[in-house]
Amino acid sequence: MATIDDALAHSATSPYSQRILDDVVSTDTIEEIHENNERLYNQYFIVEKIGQGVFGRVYKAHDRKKGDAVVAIKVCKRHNIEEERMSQLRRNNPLPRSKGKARLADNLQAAEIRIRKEIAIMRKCNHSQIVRLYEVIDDRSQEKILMVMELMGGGEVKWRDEQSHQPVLRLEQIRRIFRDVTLGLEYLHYQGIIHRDIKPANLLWTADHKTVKIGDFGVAHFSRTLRIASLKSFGATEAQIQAAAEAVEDSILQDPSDLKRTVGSPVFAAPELVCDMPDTERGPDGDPRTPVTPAVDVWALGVTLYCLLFGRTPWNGQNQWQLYSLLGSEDFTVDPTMGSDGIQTGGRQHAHGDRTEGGMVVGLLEKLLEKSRKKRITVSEIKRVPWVLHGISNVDEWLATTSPHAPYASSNKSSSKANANKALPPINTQAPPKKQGYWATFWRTLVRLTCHTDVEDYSPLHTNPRVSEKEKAVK
Ligand SMILES: Nc1ncnc2c1ncn2[C@@H]1O[C@H](COP(=O)(O)OP(=O)(O)OP(=O)(O)O)[C@@H](O)[C@H]1O
Repeated sequence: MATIDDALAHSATSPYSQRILDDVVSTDTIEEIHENNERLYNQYFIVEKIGQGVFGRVYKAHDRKKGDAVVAIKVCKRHNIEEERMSQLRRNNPLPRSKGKARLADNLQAAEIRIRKEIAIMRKCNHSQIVRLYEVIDDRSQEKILMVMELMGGGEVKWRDEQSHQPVLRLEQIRRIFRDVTLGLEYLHYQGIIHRDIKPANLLWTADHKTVKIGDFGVAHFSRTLRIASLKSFGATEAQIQAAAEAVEDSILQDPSDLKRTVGSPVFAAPELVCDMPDTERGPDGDPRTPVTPAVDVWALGVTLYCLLFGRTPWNGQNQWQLYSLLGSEDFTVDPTMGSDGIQTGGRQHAHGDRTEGGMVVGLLEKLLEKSRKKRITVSEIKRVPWVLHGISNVDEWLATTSPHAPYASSNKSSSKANANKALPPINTQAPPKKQGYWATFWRTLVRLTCHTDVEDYSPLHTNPRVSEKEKAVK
């Protein structure tokens, strides 16, 4: 049996860690070593289990090649019997799809399709409010696929006290979380990605509890149509739009089979997904079976805000069907106070343009929890809502620097096909990072050359590059 030292010696010469994020369908090796109750996956030394989802376990680990930097590793299994059974059932009622699409997906089992899609979507993302994927270890001969990610040391956003069921966050904290998630969602929608599972449990704190990032892309959907529409709405040039349209090469991203399922948590599901709605509220192309648009994320963001404010969900039923029935027919109510600091809401009725804290929050909830998806506010509009902007000293500067299109707008290289689909680098408004040592620089350069992708330093001290110094003062 190989020892941990053997594995480290092997990993020093193996190319797997240099081939980061470049090719999801990989033949890389994964070596799993168990010794003295210690476990090592390649160069990653497992410290402890930090999360358990339906689809995988998440561990905290040390990266022995990078000075024991901490990472999170999600370990997923290629096969999931329950998922495969459901997939078999769905195959009896397939959605029509364009010729030549989803060939790769046809040859894979349901669980593996989902994992590959999650990876492909995370690979497209490079933003300070999105959990960053660093490396994928995918050994075809083994059952496990590993996703090495940025460690979110602060864990999930907790929204209520389990005993008293009261909110646990102050209104100012809620505003900052909401703002972070809005920026992350704006970026996702700009990239053509609909998350489909926005809820407090998928919002993760950095260790210093200053920033929240969106995680868990297990049911996210990529839409080329949305990507092009978003580029247009941000005033992209024809060349940029054309390049983006041609650049989606990953067939797993174009597989529409995930739209057949209603996914996500019922409490956070938008009415157009689960209620009997008029046809005009259905899918974007008149397809009643695919009402999956960015508006579903906005609704879930509204339910999330409500949970953080009041420590309860807006609609509650004895079962799922009762919940959906209430969702379709009843309006939401608000409690007399919000947040753990008990700020007055002033009730549901407010005069138009009421600038009290209660008036602004209730007004925002109304825009987010609008039952008609066509009338619902968009994430780019949310960024301009006074309650969200409160405390930002230079609003114009903040809007400009946080725009997901900003790097394109200011770059004349952006018309190239390669750039069009590449995850956009964050805008760095901070002082340049401290000079790296020789080996750190060597590895980073090697990774860049091998992967043709920007790899960020994942030191735990790495802070949010999009947040301006002025906004940091607010925080
Ligand atoms: N990068 C990370 N850093 C720290 N903790 C994480 C990270 N990613 C996930 N976790 C923790 O692990 C848990 C499970 O992860 P995740 O939600 O990605 O798995 P899943 O199987 O897709 O879950 P779900 O059952 O919600 O679909 C999360 O709720 C979170 O607490």
